Amino acid sequence: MNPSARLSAAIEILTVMDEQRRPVADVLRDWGRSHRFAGSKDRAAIGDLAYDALRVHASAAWIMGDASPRAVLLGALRRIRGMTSETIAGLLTGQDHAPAPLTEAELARLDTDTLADAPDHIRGDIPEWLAPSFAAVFGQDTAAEGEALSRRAPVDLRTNLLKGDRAKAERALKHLGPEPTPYSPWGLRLVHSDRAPAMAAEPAYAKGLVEVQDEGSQLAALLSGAGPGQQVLDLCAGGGGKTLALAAMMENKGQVYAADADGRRLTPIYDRLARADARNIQVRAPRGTQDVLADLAGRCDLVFIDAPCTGTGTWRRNPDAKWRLRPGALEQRCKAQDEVLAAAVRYLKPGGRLLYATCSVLHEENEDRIAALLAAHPDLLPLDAGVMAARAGVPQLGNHASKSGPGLRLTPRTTGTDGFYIAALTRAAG
Ligand SMILES: C[S@@+](CC[C@H](N)C(=O)[O-])C[C@H]1O[C@@H](n2cnc3c(N)ncnc32)[C@H](O)[C@@H]1O
Repeated sequence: MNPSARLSAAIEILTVMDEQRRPVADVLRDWGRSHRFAGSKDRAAIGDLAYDALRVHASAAWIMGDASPRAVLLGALRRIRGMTSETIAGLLTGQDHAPAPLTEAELARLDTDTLADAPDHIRGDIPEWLAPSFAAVFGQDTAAEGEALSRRAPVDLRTNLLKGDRAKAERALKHLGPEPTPYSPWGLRLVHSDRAPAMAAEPAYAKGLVEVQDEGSQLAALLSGAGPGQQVLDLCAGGGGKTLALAAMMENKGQVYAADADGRRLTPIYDRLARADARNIQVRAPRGTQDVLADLAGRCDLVFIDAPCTGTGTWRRNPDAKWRLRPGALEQRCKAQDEVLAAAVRYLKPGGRLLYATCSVLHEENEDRIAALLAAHPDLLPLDAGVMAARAGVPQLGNHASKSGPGLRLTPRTTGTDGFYIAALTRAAG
């Protein structure tokens, strides 16, 4: 397929998505199945176009004065890919499966390309209902923060120290041009201009020397202060991304208990821990009504909570999610966060640490939840963000301390990571 035909296919996919209100990934999969002539490169390129359109849906529609799939895609070519109106016009020939030629009005809109009068949520491609929440966190930087969340993310890798150091991983992946990440001592970043490399095919990945993990996730583990010999409960372990980082920090000494309310989410963990050579992880999957964590009450040095959240910090990787998110989901997540925090306290030993992390940037899911927990538990004390960062060997992260409570906030704009909130609390020694 030529670039023009790919553009037509992307317009078709966004049209189906709008009409059927389905996630883009589902529509792309079905499109691939019903267009067998399209090769993997075609499908990947069409997917990139559709995702780019979703990244900047609101601002692209604004500059085009039209929110139709065609208009949004044209606006995205301008805004994300920096194409001139001339280049875009060259794609829209109206022949051989190419979209119909640009109208005079479209041409004029592409040439003007202005967001000068647009409100912050349009300039930042933030859903309108979330604009007040973003403004509460970011104030005059709201549009810039939203814009950074709309751009493509690099691929970040975490070196698994159980298998080798970062220099070894860097050598093994030299052909991909890895750069050390700015904060995480284990991180390597692959800045890809086109398609992300297929990591599963890399021997360094297959042998467990590296894991794919955003630097923000790595920092959540690093800031927990996990160390050799500790008893650590990873209460929302899911697929085990943070569990593996914690096990490596502990040099396979002590114990990590990996739990999750949804046993199915834990399934990938078994293969991953074998590949990583992590030997101090016990998976505690739910078993009906049985309390599988009862023996850990009052015993843990660290309870790590990678809480369920709206994922507003991961919009770079999942641009469809931001437009699908509904106010009810935010309320549900806040409730789930309160529940998991309340449950976590029981496992802390006196002097133990609770680490709370979300990949959301909103106060509602972060500072507000910690404030509610502290109000209910006078025996919990917040750890100063600067102290937390300095103790973890990343004092520069202290600059990102929250201005509205304990903890710190990472964002693509300020730290080049996914958006994260990370806070630590200590249980009084008793
Ligand atoms: C952000 S995900 C975890 C991701 C995982 N830690 C990782 O690094 O790959 C949040 C997880 O919390 C789990 N969860 C939700 N409510 C919970 C609860 N009350 N107790 C324990 N786990 C819960 C969800 O099933 C989900 O797997």
